[in-house]
Amino acid sequence: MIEFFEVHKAYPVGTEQITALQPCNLQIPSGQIFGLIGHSGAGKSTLLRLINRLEEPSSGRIEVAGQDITALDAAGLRAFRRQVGMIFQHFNLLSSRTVAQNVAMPLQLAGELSRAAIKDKVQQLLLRVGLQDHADKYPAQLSGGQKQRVGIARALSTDPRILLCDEATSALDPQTTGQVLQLLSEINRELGLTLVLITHEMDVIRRICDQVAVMDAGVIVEQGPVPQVFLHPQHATTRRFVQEAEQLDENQLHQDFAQVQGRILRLTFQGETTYQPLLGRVVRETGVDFTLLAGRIDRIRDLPYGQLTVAFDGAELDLALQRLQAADVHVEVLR
Ligand SMILES: Nc1ncnc2c1ncn2[C@@H]1O[C@H](COP(=O)(O)OP(=O)(O)OP(=O)(O)O)[C@@H](O)[C@H]1O
Repeated sequence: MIEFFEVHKAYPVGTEQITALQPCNLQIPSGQIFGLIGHSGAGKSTLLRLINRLEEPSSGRIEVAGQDITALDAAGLRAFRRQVGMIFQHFNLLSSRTVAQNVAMPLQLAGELSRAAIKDKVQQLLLRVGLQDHADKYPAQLSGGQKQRVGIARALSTDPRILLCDEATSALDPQTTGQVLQLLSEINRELGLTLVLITHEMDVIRRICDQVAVMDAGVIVEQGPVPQVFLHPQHATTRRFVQEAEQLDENQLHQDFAQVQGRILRLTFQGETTYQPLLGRVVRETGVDFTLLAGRIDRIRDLPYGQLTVAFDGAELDLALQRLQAADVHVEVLR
């Protein structure tokens, strides 16, 4: 568990203090993928870099696995940082070193393993990230996705318990993003690592995170399990991120509302109900008519979901809503 207790961070700029993180309490459970989303300047990087003390808090306490990391001396901090790997948007590889040499570097710095043991370990790490055939290439000879795989192998070299991912897929195209997210998801599952990742795309959160915190101007404005936050966003900032991800044009949708009669509903199906013919059954049994205004069926990590905006019309409207709710469909009345 990573825990923040009233952690506050301000940067001195000239004679002023710029607050990047308002006093913040946060719990990140072990073994989860925890996403931090927010617009530029919201304070995401600051929060992430406080976890391995690349930034020092101005006040407050941070505990990792029950240990107060804000109280560590230099030797304690060095030992702690080996438990925390980090990957970066622009990969931060050394261009003059080969793939294998980049991955070996943290192990050489730690000075605990023999040359032969380091070579073995680097081979295993390259196999894990699918780069076993690229060990002797230089970063300039690799694609963006391959460079990030080197970054991931290097971050895993000290067997960390936590992996911090700072916009790890922001420089990659959509297909490569998918492959890197898949790799991070496998690492989380197979090695049991806690991942904390920063993104400004709700789609990244939807695909791999268990929990999400939404940041705005140094404040966590909404937080919770991804299905809850993604399907029922409460804060205006969260709603904007979700609309972007769903490519929903709210203004267009409201113009569409004016064209239809009856009650307008947002129906949310989760898990098994996504694949059941519930809507058809309820419409048949109650005789209501419906018009489909918007909809999407997709997955939140492994959880299938469907969200439909529909207009229902007819005498048995209330009965239809009751039947849907009884079948575990979340019904939100929009008009
Ligand atoms: N070293 C610094 N000195 C002064 N101000 C800083 C420093 N680092 C960050 N800030 C300020 O703190 C605030 C939060 O910055 P931070 O980088 O944490 O946001 P972010 O959400 O990660 O943004 P981005 O997505 O653009 O990286 C911003 O107003 C930023 O200008």
